[in-house]
Amino acid sequence: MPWTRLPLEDAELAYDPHWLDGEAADALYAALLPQVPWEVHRIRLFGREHDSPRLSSWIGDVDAHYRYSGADFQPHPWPQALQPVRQRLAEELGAPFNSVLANRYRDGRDAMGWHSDDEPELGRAPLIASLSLGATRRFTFKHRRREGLKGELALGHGSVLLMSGPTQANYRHALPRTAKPVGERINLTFRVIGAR
Ligand SMILES: O=C(O)CCC(=O)C(=O)O
Ligand SMILES: [Fe+2]
Repeated sequence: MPWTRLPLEDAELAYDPHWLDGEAADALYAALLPQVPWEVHRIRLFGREHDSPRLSSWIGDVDAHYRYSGADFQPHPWPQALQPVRQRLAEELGAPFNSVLANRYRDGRDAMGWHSDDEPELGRAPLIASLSLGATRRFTFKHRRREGLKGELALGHGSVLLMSGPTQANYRHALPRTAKPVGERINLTFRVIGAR
Protein backbone atom coordinates (compact mmCIF):
# COMPACT_ATOMS: atom_id res chain seq x y z
CA MET A 1 0.00 0.00 0.00
CA PRO A 2 1.25 3.49 -0.79
CA TRP A 3 1.89 6.08 1.88
CA THR A 4 -0.32 9.14 1.88
CA ARG A 5 1.51 12.32 2.81
CA LEU A 6 -0.51 14.38 5.24
CA PRO A 7 -0.32 18.08 4.56
CA LEU A 8 0.54 19.80 7.83
CA GLU A 9 2.96 22.74 7.66
CA ASP A 10 6.27 22.25 9.51
CA ALA A 11 5.61 18.51 9.88
CA GLU A 12 6.46 15.38 7.92
CA LEU A 13 3.69 12.82 8.20
CA ALA A 14 2.70 9.81 6.14
CA TYR A 15 -0.13 7.38 6.74
CA ASP A 16 -1.02 3.93 5.51
CA PRO A 17 -4.48 2.91 6.80
CA HIS A 18 -3.94 -0.75 5.92
CA TRP A 19 -0.25 -1.45 6.44
CA LEU A 20 -1.46 -4.77 7.86
CA ASP A 21 -4.54 -6.36 6.36
CA GLY A 22 -7.41 -7.17 8.69
CA GLU A 23 -6.40 -10.77 9.28
CA ALA A 24 -2.75 -9.96 10.04
CA ALA A 25 -3.80 -7.11 12.33
CA ASP A 26 -6.23 -9.39 14.23
CA ALA A 27 -3.51 -12.02 14.69
CA LEU A 28 -0.91 -9.53 15.90
CA TYR A 29 -3.35 -7.94 18.33
CA ALA A 30 -4.32 -11.33 19.77
CA ALA A 31 -0.65 -12.34 20.14
CA LEU A 32 0.48 -9.10 21.79
CA LEU A 33 -2.12 -9.09 24.55
CA PRO A 34 -0.43 -12.06 26.31
CA GLN A 35 3.14 -11.64 24.95
CA VAL A 36 3.85 -8.07 26.04
CA PRO A 37 4.74 -7.54 29.73
CA TRP A 38 2.18 -4.77 30.33
CA GLU A 39 2.97 -2.42 33.19
CA VAL A 40 1.67 0.77 34.74
CA HIS A 41 4.35 3.38 34.18
CA ARG A 42 4.75 6.31 36.53
CA ILE A 43 4.80 9.74 34.94
CA ARG A 44 5.78 13.10 36.33
CA LEU A 45 3.24 15.85 35.82
CA PHE A 46 3.76 19.34 37.25
CA GLY A 47 6.37 17.95 39.63
CA ARG A 48 4.20 15.09 40.95
CA GLU A 49 4.32 11.38 40.20
CA HIS A 50 1.21 9.61 38.97
CA ASP A 51 0.24 6.29 37.43
CA SER A 52 -0.09 6.91 33.71
CA PRO A 53 -3.63 6.31 32.38
CA ARG A 54 -2.80 3.29 30.21
CA LEU A 55 -0.64 0.16 30.26
CA SER A 56 2.82 0.38 28.71
CA SER A 57 5.93 -1.61 27.96
CA TRP A 58 9.39 -0.63 26.73
CA ILE A 59 10.73 -3.27 24.38
CA GLY A 60 14.07 -3.23 22.62
CA ASP A 61 17.57 -4.49 22.03
CA VAL A 62 19.69 -4.80 25.20
CA ASP A 63 21.77 -1.75 24.31
CA ALA A 64 18.75 0.45 23.53
CA HIS A 65 18.52 2.18 26.91
CA TYR A 66 15.99 4.88 27.17
CA ARG A 67 15.53 7.78 29.56
CA TYR A 68 11.92 8.70 29.98
CA SER A 69 10.34 11.10 32.46
CA GLY A 70 13.66 11.21 34.30
CA ALA A 71 14.01 7.42 34.70
CA ASP A 72 16.33 4.98 32.94
CA PHE A 73 14.47 2.07 31.36
CA GLN A 74 16.02 -1.28 30.60
CA PRO A 75 13.94 -2.57 27.72
CA HIS A 76 12.08 -5.87 27.74
CA PRO A 77 13.13 -8.35 25.03
CA TRP A 78 11.21 -8.47 21.73
CA PRO A 79 8.10 -10.66 21.90
CA GLN A 80 8.09 -13.22 19.13
CA ALA A 81 5.04 -11.72 17.42
CA LEU A 82 6.84 -8.40 16.93
CA GLN A 83 9.88 -9.76 15.10
CA PRO A 84 8.36 -9.94 11.60
CA VAL A 85 6.76 -6.51 12.02
CA ARG A 86 10.02 -4.95 13.11
CA GLN A 87 11.83 -6.60 10.20
CA ARG A 88 9.33 -5.43 7.60
CA LEU A 89 9.26 -1.86 8.92
CA ALA A 90 13.06 -1.73 8.95
CA GLU A 91 13.25 -2.99 5.37
CA GLU A 92 10.51 -0.77 3.99
CA LEU A 93 11.71 2.36 5.71
CA GLY A 94 15.45 1.67 5.73
CA ALA A 95 15.58 2.47 9.44
CA PRO A 96 17.32 0.35 12.11
CA PHE A 97 14.46 0.34 14.63
CA ASN A 98 15.89 -1.01 17.89
CA SER A 99 13.13 -0.13 20.32
CA VAL A 100 9.39 0.13 20.62
CA LEU A 101 7.11 1.69 23.20
CA ALA A 102 3.92 -0.36 23.42
CA ASN A 103 0.82 1.28 24.88
CA ARG A 104 -2.48 -0.35 25.69
CA TYR A 105 -5.58 1.81 26.10
CA ARG A 106 -8.16 -0.28 27.93
CA ASP A 107 -11.08 2.05 27.18
CA GLY A 108 -11.85 5.70 26.45
CA ARG A 109 -10.54 6.83 29.84
CA ASP A 110 -7.05 5.69 28.92
CA ALA A 111 -5.15 8.34 26.98
CA MET A 112 -1.84 10.08 26.38
CA GLY A 113 -1.31 13.78 27.07
CA TRP A 114 0.44 16.39 24.92
CA HIS A 115 4.11 15.62 24.31
CA SER A 116 6.82 15.44 21.68
CA ASP A 117 9.03 12.41 21.24
CA ASP A 118 12.13 14.56 21.19
CA GLU A 119 14.42 12.86 23.68
CA PRO A 120 18.07 13.37 22.69
CA GLU A 121 18.54 9.59 22.18
CA LEU A 122 16.18 9.78 19.20
CA GLY A 123 18.41 12.21 17.32
CA ARG A 124 17.69 15.56 15.71
CA ALA A 125 14.96 14.39 13.37
CA PRO A 126 13.39 11.29 14.95
CA LEU A 127 11.73 8.74 12.70
CA ILE A 128 8.83 7.13 14.52
CA ALA A 129 6.61 4.45 13.01
CA SER A 130 3.35 4.17 14.93
CA LEU A 131 1.35 0.98 14.38
CA SER A 132 -2.20 0.86 15.74
CA LEU A 133 -4.33 -2.18 16.50
CA GLY A 134 -7.83 -2.57 17.88
CA ALA A 135 -10.25 0.28 18.45
CA THR A 136 -9.89 3.41 16.30
CA ARG A 137 -8.85 6.44 18.34
CA ARG A 138 -8.37 10.11 17.53
CA PHE A 139 -4.76 11.35 17.39
CA THR A 140 -4.16 15.09 17.55
CA PHE A 141 -1.32 17.48 16.65
CA LYS A 142 -0.66 21.01 17.84
CA HIS A 143 2.22 23.27 16.76
CA ARG A 144 4.52 24.30 19.60
CA ARG A 145 4.77 27.94 18.54
CA ARG A 146 2.39 28.76 15.69
CA GLU A 147 -1.06 29.17 17.14
CA GLY A 148 -3.82 27.63 15.05
CA LEU A 149 -1.62 25.10 13.28
CA LYS A 150 -3.11 21.77 14.27
CA GLY A 151 -4.36 18.53 12.84
CA GLU A 152 -5.99 15.25 13.72
CA LEU A 153 -6.32 11.79 12.38
CA ALA A 154 -8.30 8.65 13.24
CA LEU A 155 -5.79 5.81 13.74
CA GLY A 156 -7.42 2.54 12.74
CA HIS A 157 -6.71 -1.19 13.09
CA GLY A 158 -3.60 -2.17 11.11
CA SER A 159 -2.60 1.41 10.26
CA VAL A 160 0.87 2.92 10.39
CA LEU A 161 1.57 6.62 10.88
CA LEU A 162 5.10 7.84 10.16
CA MET A 163 6.37 10.93 11.90
CA SER A 164 9.72 12.20 10.69
CA GLY A 165 11.89 15.24 9.92
CA PRO A 166 10.95 18.29 11.98
CA THR A 167 7.66 16.86 13.29
CA GLN A 168 8.79 16.36 16.89
CA ALA A 169 10.68 19.66 17.01
CA ASN A 170 7.66 21.61 15.81
CA TYR A 171 4.63 19.73 17.10
CA ARG A 172 3.23 18.08 20.18
CA HIS A 173 0.79 15.22 19.81
CA ALA A 174 -1.75 13.51 22.06
CA LEU A 175 -4.25 10.70 22.20
CA PRO A 176 -7.24 12.34 23.93
CA ARG A 177 -9.68 10.61 26.21
CA THR A 178 -13.14 10.04 24.89
CA ALA A 179 -16.53 9.68 26.57
CA LYS A 180 -17.73 7.53 23.66
CA PRO A 181 -17.78 3.80 24.29
CA VAL A 182 -14.63 2.44 22.64
CA GLY A 183 -12.94 -0.90 22.80
CA GLU A 184 -9.36 -1.66 23.70
CA ARG A 185 -6.46 -0.47 21.55
CA ILE A 186 -2.76 -1.21 21.29
CA ASN A 187 -0.27 1.24 19.80
CA LEU A 188 3.37 0.50 19.03
CA THR A 189 5.82 3.34 18.35
CA PHE A 190 8.98 1.96 16.75
CA ARG A 191 12.01 4.14 17.41
CA VAL A 192 15.72 4.35 16.67
CA ILE A 193 17.61 4.87 19.93
CA GLY A 194 21.05 6.31 19.39
CA ALA A 195 20.15 8.09 16.13
CA ARG A 196 21.95 11.33 15.32
O1 LIG B 1 -1.18 5.77 21.11
C1 LIG B 1 -0.80 6.55 20.22
O2 LIG B 1 -1.28 6.56 19.10
C2 LIG B 1 0.26 7.56 20.54
C3 LIG B 1 1.43 7.02 21.28
C4 LIG B 1 2.54 8.02 21.42
O3 LIG B 1 2.42 9.18 21.13
C5 LIG B 1 3.83 7.57 21.94
O4 LIG B 1 3.98 6.36 22.23
O5 LIG B 1 4.74 8.40 22.07
FE1 LIG C 1 4.36 10.16 21.13
